Amino acid sequence: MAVEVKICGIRDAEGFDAAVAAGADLIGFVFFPPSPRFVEPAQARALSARHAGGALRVGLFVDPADETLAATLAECPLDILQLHGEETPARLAAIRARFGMPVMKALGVATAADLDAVAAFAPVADRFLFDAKPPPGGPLPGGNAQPFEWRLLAGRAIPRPWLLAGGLTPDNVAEAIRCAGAPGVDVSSGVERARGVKDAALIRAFVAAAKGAA
Ligand SMILES: O=C(O)c1ccccc1NCC(=O)[C@H](O)[C@H](O)COP(=O)(O)O
Repeated sequence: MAVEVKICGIRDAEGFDAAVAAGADLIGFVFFPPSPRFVEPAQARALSARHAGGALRVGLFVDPADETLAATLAECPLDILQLHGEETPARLAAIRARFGMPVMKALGVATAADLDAVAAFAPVADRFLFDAKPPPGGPLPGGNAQPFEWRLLAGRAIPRPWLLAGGLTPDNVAEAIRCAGAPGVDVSSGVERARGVKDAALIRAFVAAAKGAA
């Protein structure tokens, strides 16, 4: 089966059009104000309207309040909520119940023990995203261009669809997919020419390398 590809942190038409044209399956909009990739919900809605149905729209949040989710969804229809903070399984269950939407839980991975969390989240998460743990004291919980040991995921039975993330680039994504046995990948920094600025050529190269990985 073809590898799923998510391009995260899209903020402008160049990045959005390039991702959809290249065949990205999911587009991530970062609704976390401290991020250089933050996008206003109205802008995300305008971008999505360029290619209706072209890719699944993922809204990325970090420990969001219900009011934030409700206000964002009122402004910008989304297909999946990505939760990239310290949300607990109970919080995921509450968000799913209130908003009736699929939820993707991001888990930081440094050692095999970090994957133990999958069991607790599996009943309430529709998808997982495995990312490197953020640098201590760093400003962002994700999007830090940090890889982790891909082989920690090799041979693991993950009971939900999942994406591998963290420091992926057009040059390393095929190897990462093979090492981890990943059914999908997610990238932000590796397709940027400057922090927060997506590059169409890098997006095309990344999607081609990921989709071509055997
Ligand atoms: O990208 C951000 O700015 C961000 C901010 C806060 C929480 C999560 C964030 N990104 C999450 C993603 O899904 C990234 O695509 C993922 O961490 C991989 O990023 P990168 O290592 O830069 O490719």
